[in-house]
Order: sequence, then structure tokens, then C-alpha cells
Amino acid sequence: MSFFDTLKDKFSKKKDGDRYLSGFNKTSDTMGKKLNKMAFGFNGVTEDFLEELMIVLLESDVGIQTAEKICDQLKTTVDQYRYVTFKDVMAFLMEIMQNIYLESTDAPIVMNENGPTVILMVGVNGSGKTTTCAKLTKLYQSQGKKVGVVAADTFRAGAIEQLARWADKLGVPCIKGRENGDPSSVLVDGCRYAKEHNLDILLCDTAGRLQNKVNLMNELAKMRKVIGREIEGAPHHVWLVLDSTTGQNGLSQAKIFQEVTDVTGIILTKMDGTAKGGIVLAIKDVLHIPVYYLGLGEREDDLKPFDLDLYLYSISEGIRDVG
Ligand SMILES: Nc1nc2c(ncn2[C@@H]2O[C@H](COP(=O)(O)OP(=O)(O)OP(=O)(O)O)[C@@H](O)[C@H]2O)c(=O)[nH]1
Repeated sequence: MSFFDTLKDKFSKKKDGDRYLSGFNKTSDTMGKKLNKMAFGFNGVTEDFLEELMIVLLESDVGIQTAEKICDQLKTTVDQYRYVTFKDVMAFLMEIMQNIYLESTDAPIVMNENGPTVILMVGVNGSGKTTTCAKLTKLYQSQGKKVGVVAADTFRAGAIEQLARWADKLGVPCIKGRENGDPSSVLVDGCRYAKEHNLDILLCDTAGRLQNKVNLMNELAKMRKVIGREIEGAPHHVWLVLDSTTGQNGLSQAKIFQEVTDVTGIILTKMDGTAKGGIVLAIKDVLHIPVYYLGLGEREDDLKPFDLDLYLYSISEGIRDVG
């Protein structure tokens, strides 16, 4: 079975494959379409071909480091054959992308078995942290978990209210402090509430200020310290919420957050609003941080666990059926 047939086979067996793909449509369209255009006048993997491929990869936000790696590996692979078709080359390309993703293993999301699991959501303003807290609440509720949220983003006017409204809608407690209050003290309240009410998961929305790295570092260090005093091992996860439409800028943000705190996972939001998908590979290849979820819209249901097969299937749309 060819690489694409295997993908197709896996895709057809996934329950929510269609929904994943429909949300991801624009992404797949563009990268696939651009690759597809390279079929015209295909004359083997020449310097020109590699140059064109490099441009498509960069335009799809794969990032220079990963794009160069992909092109080098493709050349090495193709050099082993006397003759390759365009479809072969595309299958090699997808396999190389898959292997790059799989080079570092994704740590599974482990929940705290001895009390609430505390998840700290970090990221710059507007990346989608508050909305993602709502989406995760919905997801974990559907798994039968007791969830609570903490509005520790005391910086932005309206952020507390925004989270409180979501919590109301979803029927979960929202622990909040005053605007411009100390976020760490709200987190302490949140942890105490979670213990007293036997919550399974506590999602903590924070304010992402990147203007000053030292301040950010101090703020996050303080948050970690106070949470850790309240619940052993907390925060159990620190998830960075990244707006995928910011492209390589998102990668730079991720690097900064990784420098100042131990980011354990990434949630890529607004994947429905981008024509690119390569940022997933760039993050995995350069930062080795797992991408756990994709945000595919503004509603509480618009969150999907990241799935490598579905991702590859989506980005290969347009080239899979080339003869
Ligand atoms: N299309 C789309 N929009 C999203 C997604 N996630 C969040 N948004 C929108 O992005 C905007 C910002 O989202 P917020 O959740 O308020 O972002 P935030 O990071 O909490 O922002 P601050 O509170 O300013 O730090 C809102 O209009 C959301 O509806 C997504 O996956 N897709």
C-alpha cells in the first residue's frame, strides 16, 4: 500500500475525520494546491524543484531550519532511485514530514491521581487563552471530569468577565479576583477551592505579557511557587496557547516562553483562519514541544486533539490523487 493509501485508510477509520478536515480546510487547500502546481513540467528533483519546494514550505510556515532539513532529506532519499514520479516525491515528502514530527516523542497528558490537576495556560494577549480554557472545560466535562477555571488574567479589562461568562454557560465554577489584583493570590484561592470541592481539573487563565522578559519570568515563577505550595506537583502542565495565524512570530514567542518557564505542551489556535499548517512541524522540530490540541473556531466545541495522520492527510489534500 502506498503512503497516501495508508493515510487514506487511516483517515477513513477515524470517527471525526471529516470535521477535523473541514475545520482545517483552508490550510490543506493552500499547501496542497501549491505543491500540486509543482507537478506541471516535473522533471525530477532538480535544484529548481528544490528551490520551489523551499518557497512553498516557507510560505506554509514550516520555518527555514525545518524547511532546509526537509529539502536535504528529500534529495538524499530521491538520490537512491534512478527514476521517480511526482507522486513518489510527494509521498517521500509526506513521509519525511511525518518522521520529523516523530523524531521526538510526545509525552502523554498525565493527570494528577492524588487531587486536582492544575493546568496553567500561558501565551500572549489575544492568542486565545480564555476561549481555549472554555474549550478544554467542555472537552474534559464530556469525559466526566469535574472542572473549574481560575481567572488569573487580572491584567486585561474584561478578561475576568469573559472567562466568568464562559464558566456560567458551561456550568463550572470560576474563581476570580479583582482587576489589576495579584494573579498569584487568585491562583491560591483557585487551588483551595479545587481541593475543597474535589475538582479533577483546574484550568488557570493567565495574562501573557511579553513586553518584559524578566517581569514575565518573575511573574510565572511566583505563580508556580504559590500553586506548588497548595497542591503537590502543581502546575502539572503549562500549556502555551499560540495563534497560528502569527506564523513564525509564534515560533519566536514559543522560544521566549520556553526560556522563561517549562512549557509542557502547545495549543495552536485559529487553525481555521490560516492558509498555512507548517508551524506544527516547526514547533516540533525546533522546540520539541508536543502540540496537544488545535483550535478550529470560536465556539466551545471547536477544539480537536492534534492527530498526526489527520494533519498529514489534510496537508496532502490536492496532491494525494495526482497520478
Ligand atoms: N477563528 C478562531 N478564533 C479564535 C480561536 N480561538 C480564539 N479565537 C478568538 O480570538 C480572540 C481572542 O481570544 P481570547 O480567548 O480572548 O484570547 P486571550 O489570549 O485570552 O486574550 P487576552 O485575554 O487579551 O490575553 C477571540 O475573539 C476569540 O473568539 C480559534 O481557534 N479560531
